[in-house]
Amino acid sequence: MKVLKFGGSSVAKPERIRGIVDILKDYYASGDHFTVVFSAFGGVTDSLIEMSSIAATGDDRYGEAFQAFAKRHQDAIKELLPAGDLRKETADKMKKSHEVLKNLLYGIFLVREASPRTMDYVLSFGERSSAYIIAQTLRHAGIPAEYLDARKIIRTDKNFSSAKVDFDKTYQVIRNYYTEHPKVQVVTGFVASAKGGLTTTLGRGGSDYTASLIAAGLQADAIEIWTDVSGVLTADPRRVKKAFTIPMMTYAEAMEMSHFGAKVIYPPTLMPALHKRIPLYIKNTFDPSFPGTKVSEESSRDGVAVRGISSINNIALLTLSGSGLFGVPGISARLFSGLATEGVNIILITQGSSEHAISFAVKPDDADKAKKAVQKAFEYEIERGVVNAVKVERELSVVAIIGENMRYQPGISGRLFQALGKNGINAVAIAQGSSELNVSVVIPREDENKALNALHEAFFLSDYKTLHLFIVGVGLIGSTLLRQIREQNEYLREKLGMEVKVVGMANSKKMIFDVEGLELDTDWKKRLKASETKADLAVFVGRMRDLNLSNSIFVDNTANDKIATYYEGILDESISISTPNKVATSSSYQQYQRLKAIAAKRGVQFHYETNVGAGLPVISTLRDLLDSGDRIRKIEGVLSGSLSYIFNNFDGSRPYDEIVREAKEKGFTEPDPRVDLSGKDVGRKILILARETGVALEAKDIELKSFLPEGAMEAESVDDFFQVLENNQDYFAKLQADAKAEGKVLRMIATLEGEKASVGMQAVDTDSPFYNLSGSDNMIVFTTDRYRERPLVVRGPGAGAEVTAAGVFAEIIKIGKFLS
Ligand SMILES: NC(=O)C1=CN([C@@H]2O[C@H](COP(=O)(O)OP(=O)(O)OC[C@H]3O[C@@H](n4cnc5c(N)ncnc54)[C@H](O)[C@@H]3O)[C@@H](O)[C@H]2O)C=CC1
Ligand SMILES: N[C@@H](CC=O)C(=O)O
Ligand code: NA
Repeated sequence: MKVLKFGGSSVAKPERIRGIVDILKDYYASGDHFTVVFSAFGGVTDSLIEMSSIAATGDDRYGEAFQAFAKRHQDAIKELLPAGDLRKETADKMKKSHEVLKNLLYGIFLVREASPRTMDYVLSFGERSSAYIIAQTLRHAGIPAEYLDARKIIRTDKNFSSAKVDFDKTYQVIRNYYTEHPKVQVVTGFVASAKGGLTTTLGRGGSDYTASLIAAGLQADAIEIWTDVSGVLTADPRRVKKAFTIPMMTYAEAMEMSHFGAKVIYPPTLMPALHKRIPLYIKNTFDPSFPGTKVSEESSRDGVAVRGISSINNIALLTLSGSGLFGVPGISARLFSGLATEGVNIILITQGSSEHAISFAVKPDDADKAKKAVQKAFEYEIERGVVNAVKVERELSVVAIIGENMRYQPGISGRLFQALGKNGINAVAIAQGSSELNVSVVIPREDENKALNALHEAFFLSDYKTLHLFIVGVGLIGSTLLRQIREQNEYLREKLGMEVKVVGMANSKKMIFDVEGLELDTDWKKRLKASETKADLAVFVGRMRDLNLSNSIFVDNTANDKIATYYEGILDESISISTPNKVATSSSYQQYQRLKAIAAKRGVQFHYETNVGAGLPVISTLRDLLDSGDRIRKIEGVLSGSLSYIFNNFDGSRPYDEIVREAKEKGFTEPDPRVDLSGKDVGRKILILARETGVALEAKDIELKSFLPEGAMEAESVDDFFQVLENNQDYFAKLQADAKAEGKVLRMIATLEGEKASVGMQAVDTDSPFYNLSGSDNMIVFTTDRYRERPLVVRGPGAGAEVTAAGVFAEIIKIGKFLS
């Protein structure tokens, strides 16, 4: 025997009922014994409440609501049953029944009062109408169905509106009734009866409970709760897009999930099922073949630690503290009886073993009442200053991980707090029941969605991690990065369990956002151009903060010097940064230090490897040397890809300015090539290397010898600058020819030795490690205590879109792994 139950949304419309008839026809054909419980048609219970309350105010417009109610049921009959005897019989019976309701409402209208007892009677018309009409429809479909008013079988006390069931009596009556009635019983959910035949109800959602009671009475093989969702999900799908159906869970876990607001199962339903060990399935009426969720004992040892994640939105946290609490027995008794007297429900309690403070969470509406109650209970101590005034914190939420097997697995709370911490979410209070069915954390309410998503990614292996990127600067490097991300996304998802979504992008003119991730196809440039939103860095950063998405990463691909001023705030919001832009790291030493300090304090990552040698591992190599205890004696390097290219290609056969233009076109120069040619870019790089080494230099401390002809740096624009280069062909030709005459080549070399850093052009011969460079090669030579005889060398292309973007991309992945 199986007990099925269909909820209000499953029977909200006649075409849906037809779908249910098909499901039940299959059951019947399979020979399974079954009985089926129905809720009122979707929305009907609310309409009954509404018409009674209108009537209770003495307003005769309750009649309109009643007419709509009666018509809705008559219309359903017409739709479900063809003209003929059965339809007539059904319509007449309904009409008669609804006459009683009409009279009842008139009574309420006259006495202007709808007591809980009257209301239970009124509400019973919802289920009594739906179950009767459906029973008739099933009969018409060839199923030997019989309508059963549950008032005949479920016995309760007279606690109207949420009556307590007399289990023994009920189970006995059910057994007898079903023995005497072998047909398919079509039962009204929610309603029951008390002594004297009074109508009672089992509480909102009580139809699930009806099914469970019948199943327990009959010792059924299974209960199937048919609803409009695909079982119990790992999290609320409106908040966590990646939530999925939990295939199986224990009764206790189902109970926890529903306590935290997973409205799939009405909690009391689980008790009869649990006592009689009857498995309970949650199935989707709109997707009947989907297995849904099975609730039984079976899953208790399947090793799944965290079954689901849930939250309670909006709570207030009250804290009672003070020396007067320490070691005094009876404190909590006083506290909680004070709250109980005021009827305050406590959601969560936590007390550290220092006994200095007790915190508890209540609904925000109860906060003031609770505060008053507690202050009254501790009036004496507060007056004497041994207990402090109660502290109230608002705008908080509780997030919880739920699972019965958590207690067998170490490291669960570690993972929980890592996921929260790395996303910059502050745990205001923590509570874990000793049953370890849930670990609850109180967090700021604004972080609730972020927390749920971060926790979901942390605990569900089948889940991939989504990185949310905010990219400013989509020029050469930025657009190359976007292409690389698009091409690599599938690999990342499959191999690294990571998905990269670009949520925001901006250039100097426009910006666009999409929380679901912007399309990175070949048309993104057009869409950015067409955007109505003007670029505004403050707005961009503000938007990133307000979206408050898990795993947010900020990427600055500009050469802009204002963006750097936003870095501090971004890091302070616990958002990691990757950037090829050297402005921040080469500005004042104080700012450089501050950025590193904030990143460390917030536990987030600040990456800028591409600042030196583009994608080459220069900064990371230096850090590895230092971290492992080596000492840097000297760093020498060719640090400019563009200058390298220029010197390697200028042999006097072509004009100098043409080669510079070529370097720019190939993407080696800075957006403004004067920054490269002047040596400023190299100066920034050696400055950064010095700082990484621990030498607190400022830009002005770098000795920089320009090799440009006079007037070049005074040029007002890039075009003028090129003009100066063009006008000085002889100058450059001579530089090159002089070097060549000595068997040398020209190199722009940066040096750091001790606290001294310099940049200048040198003519080097074959003895120099820099002699043989080609293309846009950079070469960094580290002479250290350990690499003294033969220095450590990093060499390779040190500029260009592909290698630079790849360097930034690698940092994004690194941040992604850190966030795991
Ligand atoms: N080209 C290379 O080989 C390397 C470049 N870099 C660095 O990469 C960065 C980017 O270089 P490119 O892509 O070549 O420059 P680019 O000029 O092609 O692109 C810069 C982008 O930043 C945007 N932008 C500028 N100011 C902005 C603002 N205030 N708000 C929003 N967007 C703004 C521009 O609209 C453009 O989309 C520079 O900092 C450069 O130093 C670092 C290593 C190597
Ligand atoms: N313009 C730079 C690019 C890398 O930072 C260079 O020429 O090296
Ligand atoms: Na690098």
